[in-house]
This record gives sequence, C-alpha cells and structure tokens, in this order.
Amino acid sequence: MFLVGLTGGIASGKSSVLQVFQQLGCALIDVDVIARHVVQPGYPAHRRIVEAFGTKVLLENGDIDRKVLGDLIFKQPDLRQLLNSITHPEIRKEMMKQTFKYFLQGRRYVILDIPLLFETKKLLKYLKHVIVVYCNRDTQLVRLMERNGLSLEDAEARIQAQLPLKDKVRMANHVLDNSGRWSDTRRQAILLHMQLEQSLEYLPLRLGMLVGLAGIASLLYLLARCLLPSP
Ligand SMILES: CC(C)(COP(=O)(O)OP(=O)(O)OC[C@H]1O[C@@H](n2cnc3c(N)ncnc32)[C@H](O)[C@@H]1O)[C@@H](O)C(=O)NCCC(=O)NCCS
Ligand SMILES: Nc1ncnc2c1ncn2[C@@H]1O[C@H](COP(=O)(O)OP(=O)(O)OP(=O)(O)O)[C@@H](O)[C@H]1O
Repeated sequence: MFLVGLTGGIASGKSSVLQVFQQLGCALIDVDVIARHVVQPGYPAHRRIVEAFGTKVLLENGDIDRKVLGDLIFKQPDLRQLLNSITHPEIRKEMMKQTFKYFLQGRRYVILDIPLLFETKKLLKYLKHVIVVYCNRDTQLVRLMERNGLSLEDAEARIQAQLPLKDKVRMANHVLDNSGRWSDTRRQAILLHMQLEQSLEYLPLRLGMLVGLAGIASLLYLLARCLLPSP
C-alpha cells in the first residue's frame, strides 16, 4: 500500500475532490472529519480545549462552539498554535488507526485529506504522492465567504492562517486546478485516479510483508522441530 496526501487551501475544493475519489471506490481518510470527532465531549482534547480556552468556547449542550473557537484562532496565531498542540497529536493517532485498517484490507493506496500538510510537515515523509487542489485567490475568497457566510475580513484572516496556496502548488506532485467549472475538476480527478490505480508502488510493501511472514513461519517451523520430541 502507498499513501497519497491531498491538500490545498481553505475552501479550495479538497472535500469536493475527495467525494469524487470516494465515488470511484478509493480508500479515504478525511482529517477534518477526524478533527471534529476528537473534540467531542468526553474525549481528552475536549477537556484540554476547555481548560485552555475557557467555557466561552462551549455551546449549551457541551459541544465545542466552532464559530467562537474559529473566530479566536484564525485571528490570533498564538491561540491557533495552542489549539493545534492539543488537537494534532489526537488527530495523528486516529489517522494511524484508520491507515492500518486499510492496510489490513489490502488496499493499494489510501488518500489522506490533510488541510495543514505543508504547515505541519510531520506526515510528508510517509507520502508517495501529494495532490494540491488549487484555485485562484479571488475564487477562493468568494467561495469561502459564500459557504461560511463570512465577511471579507474574516475570510481573509482564514486564508492568511495558512501557507499561500501558490507555495503549496510548487511542492506538489499533482495539481488539480479547481478555479473553473466543477466538471473540469472532476475530469482531472478521474484521470489522476486512473494513473494512481495503475501504479505498482504498492508492491514493495506487500512483497516485504509476504517475505516477513514467510520468515516468521519458517522460524516457527524450525523451533517446533527442535523443541518437540520426534515421533
Ligand atoms: C477552528 C475550528 C474549530 C473551526 O471549525 P469550522 O467548523 O469553522 O471549520 P472546519 O473544521 O470545517 O475547518 C475548515 C478548514 O479550516 C482550515 N483550518 C482548520 N483548522 C485550522 C488551523 N488550526 N490552522 C489553519 N487552518 C485551519 C482547514 O483548511 C480546514 O479544512 C476547527 O477547524 C478546528 O478544531 N481546528 C483545529 C484542528 C485542525 O487543525 N484542523 C485542520 C486539520 S489538520
Ligand atoms: N469548481 C467549483 N465551482 C463552484 N463551486 C465550487 C467548485 N469547487 C468547490 N466549490 C464550492 O466551494 C466551496 C468550498 O469547497 P470545499 O468545501 O470542497 O473546499 P475545502 O477545500 O474542502 O474547504 P475546507 O478547507 O474549508 O475544508 C463549497 O461550497 C463548494 O461547493
């Protein structure tokens, strides 16, 4: 199995592209979904967020008020850093669990949607390919304001909280340009899937595992022959 990172900028179209890969039957890990999961009441990250930010970031039912927390962290880099230090280790643990599950299922490749892949850099070394979903800045701004109902100032603060999308494009192996019509982006994603499907990069790990298992089985056989009395 090999791992493919999917990243981009806020509202550049990562989730929309991920849906295409899902329809094509790919194995997927969505870090935004995991990030929502690990901050639910009862989870360690939830307790630590309340300790760090106070009860003002809670809704009446005890859930995290994402609007309030977002307004805080997207405007204040030190608070963003604090939130990241609480949530990112929990997110990585869950990502590893899900990746292992797909490995056991014998998947050829897994796509991990990691919005802050280049900002944190921690997972880059495990990825064979990195896809960046790009769209030009004006389009990104309009889509973000429309989707989240944000003012121009708030939308710009969210974009500023990440590395410039143009820099991410330079670090990518594959770029999907989502500045135009959705049908164009969809076509690009399907072509890329075909390319990844045909890749034989999953073979070294699978062969390594087979050789390892054969080695363990031979050892056990030899041990059994030495330890058990012969008939
Ligand atoms: C700040 C929170 C509460 C805002 O929630 P909200 O529902 O408004 O946004 P959502 O979670 O859907 O994220 C939307 C996008 O915001 C961007 N984003 C989220 N967190 C961050 C961050 N810490 N720094 C920069 N960009 C971020 C990403 O592009 C993400 O795809 C939430 O994003 C959060 O808990 N963030 C910390 C966890 C994290 O780092 N998530 C990003 C994945 S690594
Ligand atoms: N080609 C397109 N044409 C028009 N609208 C689009 C296109 N691609 C995405 N959108 C819209 O833009 C918005 C952002 O897309 P999407 O949610 O996929 O981005 P994202 O990168 O996953 O965002 P986030 O970083 O916040 O998780 C959504 O409302 C989506 O419907």
